[in-house]
Amino acid sequence: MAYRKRTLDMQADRIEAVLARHKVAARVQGGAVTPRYVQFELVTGLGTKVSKVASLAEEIALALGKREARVYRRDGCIRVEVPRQGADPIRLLKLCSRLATVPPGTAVLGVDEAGVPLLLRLPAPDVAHVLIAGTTGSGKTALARSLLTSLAMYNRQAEVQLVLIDPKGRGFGPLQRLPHVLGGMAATSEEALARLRWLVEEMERRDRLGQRRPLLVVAIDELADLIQTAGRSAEAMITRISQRGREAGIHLVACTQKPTASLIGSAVKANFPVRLVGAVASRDEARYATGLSDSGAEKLEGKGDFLLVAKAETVRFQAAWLGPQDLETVLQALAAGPRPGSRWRTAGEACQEPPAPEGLIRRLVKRLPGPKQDGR
Ligand SMILES: Nc1ncnc2c1ncn2[C@@H]1O[C@H](COP(=O)(O)OP(=O)(O)OP(=O)(O)O)[C@@H](O)[C@H]1O
Repeated sequence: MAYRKRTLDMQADRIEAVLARHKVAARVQGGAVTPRYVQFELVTGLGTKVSKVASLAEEIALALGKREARVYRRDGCIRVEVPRQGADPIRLLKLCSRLATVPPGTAVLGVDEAGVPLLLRLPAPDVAHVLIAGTTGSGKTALARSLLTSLAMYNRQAEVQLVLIDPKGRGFGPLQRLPHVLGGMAATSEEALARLRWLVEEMERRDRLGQRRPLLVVAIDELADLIQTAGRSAEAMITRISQRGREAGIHLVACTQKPTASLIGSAVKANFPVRLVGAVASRDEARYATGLSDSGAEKLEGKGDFLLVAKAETVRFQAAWLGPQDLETVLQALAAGPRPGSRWRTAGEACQEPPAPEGLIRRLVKRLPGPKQDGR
């Protein structure tokens, strides 16, 4: 749903009216419409406390007819953020159609708050292994599916192969038909253990031969469950892969509801430099998941609302969504054999983007007009 400037102006007026009623010297100076939220930036008078504005969050939500409003400080100004109505999912295929090139071994995650596509290059030294954490319904499995499918879309089987470990068999089942999947899905604890043993042997073999290709991306749907059911030997093997896998071209992408060291092992936990953290139940869980004391992950909305945490920095993003039909489109295209270029389109869309740079990719997009002009 497009946001009209008139609607944004009206919402800004309502926020200002609440602030004025409580004698808070502040006004809305602008803002942005992100894929899931509308954010209003406040200019405040000297000495205005964030906590004072934050205490009015519920009243602001009520005035805007929203179920909640979030107040926080960023870049030196106070922001009020409310969920957008009718925000559509960010479809993976549509997002991919906006990308001119994607470097090897790079996964498409979604879009950041400015609508900029966010990509993750697994072989980069600062990446290596990725932990996806969040409560039930946060969208972990959906994000992992998009991440893995995007790898299959942009890399040939000679470059990337996928190892799926999903003892409950629910999350990764639909991905089994990707041609990049090696040896079917490990769907029981015994199969998971056998697959991990093979991976450790393969890692040692590659070490001896100095081999790194093809990249092996090992996806585990519920890491804590696997460690609990398959036991300490599973933990020991996952720890070894997390410590030495990158040099051998082996990368872990593991989902877990509770990323506490007691459940997934402190050594395993320490070896995931990148965490993708969705909605969690409490501030404590947010701290376990992100390793940061004040990430705000407990206030995420769920359904693909995520923080990327790397090197103690966070980027909030909306995860790309891969529906069953789009997955079918990908499977058919991959089954049809080598493709002419690496560009993916949904019908009728043209790609006008310049080539994307390496690393975590940011592409400038237009920010939607703010609700109020400066000096109003
Ligand atoms: N990126 C997304 N965009 C839109 N909706 C999403 C997205 N991700 C998840 N959802 C919605 O949230 C639901 C739950 O997602 P998902 O199964 O991935 O959660 P989960 O965190 O893996 O939960 P569980 O731990 O129970 O498996 C999905 O069925 C879908 O309706």
